[in-house]
Amino acid sequence: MATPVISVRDLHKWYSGVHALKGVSLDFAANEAVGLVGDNGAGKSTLINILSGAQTATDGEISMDGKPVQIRTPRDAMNLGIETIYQYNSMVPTMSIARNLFIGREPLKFSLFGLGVMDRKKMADESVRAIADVDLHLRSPDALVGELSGGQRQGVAIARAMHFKSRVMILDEPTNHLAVKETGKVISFVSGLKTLNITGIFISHNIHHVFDCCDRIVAMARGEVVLDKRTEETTMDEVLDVL
Ligand SMILES: Nc1ncnc2c1ncn2[C@@H]1O[C@H](COP(=O)(O)OP(=O)(O)OP(=O)(O)O)[C@@H](O)[C@H]1O
Repeated sequence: MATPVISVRDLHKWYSGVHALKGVSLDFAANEAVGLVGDNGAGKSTLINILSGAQTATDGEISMDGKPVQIRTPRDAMNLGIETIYQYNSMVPTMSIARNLFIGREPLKFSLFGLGVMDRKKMADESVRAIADVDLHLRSPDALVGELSGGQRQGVAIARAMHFKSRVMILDEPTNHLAVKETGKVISFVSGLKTLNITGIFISHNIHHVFDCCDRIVAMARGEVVLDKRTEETTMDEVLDVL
């Protein structure tokens, strides 16, 4: 395989007495969507929390494009182009769609001595475009995120990742609590990521959703990778057997 976009080597995580990751090594290519499955407590969230900077590993290495990187904070992950979309995603319900799209990366009209004035017009214009690009039809960039449905919020988060040209998109249980139609949208977003050269890491308890949109399935159990196969080379039964 070409140099992976992101690799982890021999990753360990201890939470006091719990050995949650026991030497996980994985490579993720630019144009693949990888489904990460496993029972409760298998270590999936721990792995993606480490990749998204929410937690740090006790031991092991992470590299991007073959070069070692340090991910100590969510900001480090963002700067490396790793965007994480959580089940209850990382948006502020009382802020507008436009503000949420630019959270932490607000364009400034000017700045003096480290203090800046946000360019609201630029945010509004760019957010209309970003949202149209993901085929989401929302009334206005000024609408509050709190007024959107679960699927529309996922759409805004995905628009944000696309707009800032994220290289890796981690989706943690994005289809939980979504209606059938919205779930279908998320699944087609995930299958479409490869055409944009975005690596997708899709975590779900719903094995059907994972098989519907992922090119590769990685199963974890008790802190270890127990199966790693192309989707066409495995079956749901085989995956369920190893969990
Ligand atoms: N903050 C924490 N403190 C202590 N132990 C933790 C913490 N977070 C996770 N663990 C433990 O680490 C192990 C792996 O948990 P993790 O949340 O990564 O699993 P998971 O595969 O994401 O499970 P789920 O599907 O239920 O979210 C479990 O034994 C869990 O109890």
